[in-house]
Amino acid sequence: MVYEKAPAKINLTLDILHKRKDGFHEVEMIMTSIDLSDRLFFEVLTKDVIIVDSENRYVPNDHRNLAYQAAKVFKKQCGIRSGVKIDIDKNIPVAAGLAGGSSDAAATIRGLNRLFSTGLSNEQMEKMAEQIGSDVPYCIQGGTQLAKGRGEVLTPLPPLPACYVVLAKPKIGVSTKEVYGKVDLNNMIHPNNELAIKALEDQDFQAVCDQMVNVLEPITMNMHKEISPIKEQMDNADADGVLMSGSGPTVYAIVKQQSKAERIYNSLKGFCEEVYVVHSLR
Ligand SMILES: C[C@@](CO)(OP(=O)(O)O)[C@H](O)COP(=O)(O)OP(=O)(O)OC[C@H]1O[C@@H](n2ccc(N)nc2=O)[C@H](O)[C@@H]1O
Ligand SMILES: Nc1ncnc2c1ncn2[C@@H]1O[C@H](COP(=O)(O)OP(=O)(O)O)[C@@H](O)[C@H]1O
Repeated sequence: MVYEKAPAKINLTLDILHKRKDGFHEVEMIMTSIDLSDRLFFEVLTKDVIIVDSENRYVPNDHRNLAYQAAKVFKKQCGIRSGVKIDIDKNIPVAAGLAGGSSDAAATIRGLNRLFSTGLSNEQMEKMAEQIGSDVPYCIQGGTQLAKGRGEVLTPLPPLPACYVVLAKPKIGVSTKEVYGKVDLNNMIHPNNELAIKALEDQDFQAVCDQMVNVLEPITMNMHKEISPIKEQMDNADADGVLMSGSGPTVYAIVKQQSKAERIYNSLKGFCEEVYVVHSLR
C-alpha cells in the first residue's frame, strides 16, 4: 500500500494573455499549495482493472474521475499489466477552483510511480500530467509556482510567507469551461505578475497581498451573486488579501494573525456552508 497527500491550491494571481488556436487560453498565473488535502491510498490488484472509491457524492468513481484517468495513462505509458485500487479520502471541496481533482490526478501519478518503482523524474511525471488537465502538471510538485502556457509551463518561485488562509465556498458549482468561455480580452484588469514575483522574492507579505488579482473573478462574480458578499465580508473583517481562486467560486483571505483568521472564520460560518482555516504550505 502506498499513500500520497494531494494538497489544494489557491491562485495568488491569474492573467489571460490571449485565446489560442487549440481553444485553450494562454495564462500567466501564480499558484501556491495550502494545507487542505485529499489523501490517496494505492494498492496493486492482480486483475487488470482500475478501481476508484471516493465515498463523496459529488465525485464520480468511474472513468470520469481524474485519478482513474491518470492511472490509465500511467499504466499505458509504463506498460503496467496489473491493476490498481485507488481510495480517495476527499477533503477538498469539489468544483471549487482549488484543483482538487487535478491534485488527485497528480498524486496518482506520483503514487503509482512509487507503487510500481518506475523511477519517473518530476519532468516525466509533469509531461504525463499534461494529458489529464491543465492544472495537473503544477500539482505534481505543487508549492509556489508561476504557470504559463495552458498551465503546464512551470517556474518554481519562493514560497508565500507563512500565513493563515481562510476559505469560503458558496454552495454553487462552477464550470471552468463556461467561465473561460465568457472571457472578454478587451475588458479586463490584469495582475502585475512581475511585481507579484518580486514581492515573493522579497518575502514581503503585504506586497504579495497588494498584487492579488484574478481576471476570472469579475466573470464568475457576474454569473453568481453569492460570491461578492463573501469577498466584502472578508474585506470588512480587515483581511490582508482577498481573492477568488481559479475559476471559483471559492473566495479566500490570507492573514498573518491567527486572531484575525479566527475572526474572519467566525464571521463567515453560518453565512456560508463550507468555511475552512488552514496554513499556507512551504
Ligand atoms: C482556472 C484554473 C486556474 O488554475 O483552475 P480551476 O478553477 O479549474 O481550479 C485552470 O486554468 C483550469 O485548469 P483545469 O481545471 O485543469 O482545466 P482543463 O480541465 O484543462 O480545461 C477545462 C476547460 O477550461 C478551459 N481552459 C482551461 C485552461 C486554459 N488554460 N484555458 C482554457 O480555456 C477550456 O475550455 C477547457 O476545456
Ligand atoms: N478526483 C476528483 N476529485 C474531484 N472532482 C473530480 C475528481 N475527478 C473528477 N472530478 C470532476 O471534476 C470536476 C472539477 O472538480 P475539481 O478538480 O474539484 O474542481 P476545480 O477544477 O474547480 O478545481 C468535478 O465536477 C468532478 O465531477
